[in-house]
Amino acid sequence: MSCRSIRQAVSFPVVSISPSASSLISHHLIISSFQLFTMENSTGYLSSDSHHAVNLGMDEPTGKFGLYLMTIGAIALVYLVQSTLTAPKVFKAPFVGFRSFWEPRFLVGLRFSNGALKQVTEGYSKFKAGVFEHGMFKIARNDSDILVISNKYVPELRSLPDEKLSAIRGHIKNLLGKYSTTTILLESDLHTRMLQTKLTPNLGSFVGTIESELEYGLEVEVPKDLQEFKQVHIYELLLRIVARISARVFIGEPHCRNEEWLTTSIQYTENLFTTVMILRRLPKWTHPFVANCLPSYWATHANLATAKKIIIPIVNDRRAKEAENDPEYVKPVDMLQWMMDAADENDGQPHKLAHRQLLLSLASIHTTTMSAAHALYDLCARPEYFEPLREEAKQVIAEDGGWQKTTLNKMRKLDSFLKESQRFNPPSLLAFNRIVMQDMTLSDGIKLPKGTHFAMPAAHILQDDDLENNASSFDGFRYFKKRQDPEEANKHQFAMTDNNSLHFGHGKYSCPGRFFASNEIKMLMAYLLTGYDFKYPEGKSRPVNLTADENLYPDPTARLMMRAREQ
Ligand code: HEM
Repeated sequence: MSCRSIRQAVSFPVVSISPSASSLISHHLIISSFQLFTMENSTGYLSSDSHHAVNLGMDEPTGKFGLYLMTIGAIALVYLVQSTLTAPKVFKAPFVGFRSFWEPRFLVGLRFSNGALKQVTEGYSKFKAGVFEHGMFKIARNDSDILVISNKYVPELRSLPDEKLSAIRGHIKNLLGKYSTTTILLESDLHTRMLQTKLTPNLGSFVGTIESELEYGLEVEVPKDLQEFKQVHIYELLLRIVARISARVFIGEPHCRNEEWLTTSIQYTENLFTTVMILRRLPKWTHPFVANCLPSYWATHANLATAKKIIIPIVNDRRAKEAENDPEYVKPVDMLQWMMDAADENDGQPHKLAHRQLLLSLASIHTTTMSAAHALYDLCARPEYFEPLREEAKQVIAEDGGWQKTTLNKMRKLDSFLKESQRFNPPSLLAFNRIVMQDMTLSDGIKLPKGTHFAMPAAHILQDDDLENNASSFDGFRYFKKRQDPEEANKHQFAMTDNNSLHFGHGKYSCPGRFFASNEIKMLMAYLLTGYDFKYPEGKSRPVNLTADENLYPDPTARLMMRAREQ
């Protein structure tokens, strides 16, 4: 038995008893032991008056000592029983990352913060080599243990409802809920529903909207004097343009041009993640104290206050106009209006709608920017892809006579490049984060207790040579080639998910904004590729990705050389 499994074997109280019942029992035990102590004391059993001492067959001092011992023993027993009965059931799996049996868990968690890749790789290779029973292993993140399970379970788990297996609680737990203002997600799935039922089915009619905001964004954000190559802070540039497009689709014109909204919607995510990443490195009991000392924590709340200041008047104004029944009034077509129309009394409160707008920004702006930045970094590292992608973009736009609903679907090479770039630079090493809400039994008989937090090693799965040919080499047209087969023509798309492609999740709770993200990134890339040349500054190459826990980021400080192309 390995050290790790020994560590596990000693920590599994699996008695099933409800916490309320067990605490009642232990409460009685504690009271009884204190009653014993006080009753005895009142009747003089432990009194210093030796005449009242009951003869227990010992000398008087020994008798007192014995009673002390019994009392302490009773209390210890009570605590033992209580902790045994109330401790949550835990699934037994070996941990990765420990250097020795004696290493404190906290240190392993700290190492995960900066070296998650090493630990997940260790787990995945041992799992593949059959070292781990069940092929499951645990990550010791400092805020929580995460059970890493195989993607072979995706088919049986992907459609389970939130009451059984909760994706949203997984997000909230990862974001340390109350310290990141995200517990509102538990109130309803309003914004997710609107993305699924309104935005995604209407994406075709948003092509023009995205195009116009993209053109405006490029005009405002891209430096003017680009006849010669000039160094640009590319991440910042992409971030501002993506924030503008998102704002246009989320809150419409003219508010999407409000500079205060743009900076708030960008900074909210940055402040929130700074807070979460600092707190996750520390034990849970420190969070309430430390959070209050973090400027980023207060900045998140300040962002929320600003969002409310901006969005509440918009909601009130729209409602007032609607109430006037003016036949001239045309309802805006954007996420805010869809949410206003579909919300119940609670969700429809203007401050809650404002809060959800920030959550939409959190889910969409940096994720989309990171994908686009990775793709540009990969392109500059492999410049041979520039021309074929440019050619494709020019050809399909010409074919369609401008940007039409169908244009984006025709950009198969670009789609393939984005998917391959994501395969190499995923947003996270672990996807399909779920919290088990009721004890469950998997199809092979493995029992996962309520409360288990599990995830799947999404990055390693897609980079596994056994699952994908030449997985370790970058092939920008890997998926384009697969789609040449008529039977595969509509598969392998960037926004599509399957049992192996989990970077947007998969199934009932997969990312509801991924089709919008895909359109946005493709249009942005097509504009950048046809309008500009890019390369690394002299002596520079692709910046190494950064990690924080399981998350991966493109280096936001990297610079690219950018030059306007002659049209
Ligand atoms: C390349 C960009 C993006 C990536 C990589 C990404 C990835 C993900 C992933 C992995 C999940 C969790 C799925 C699961 O639990 O199985 C998720 C959830 C979600 N995503 Fe995305 N996403 C992206 C863009 C967007 C955009 C543009 C939007 C909005 C328009 C969006 C809205 C959401 C929402 C609402 C959720 C559910 C969680 C929540 O309520 O906050 N995402 N996304």
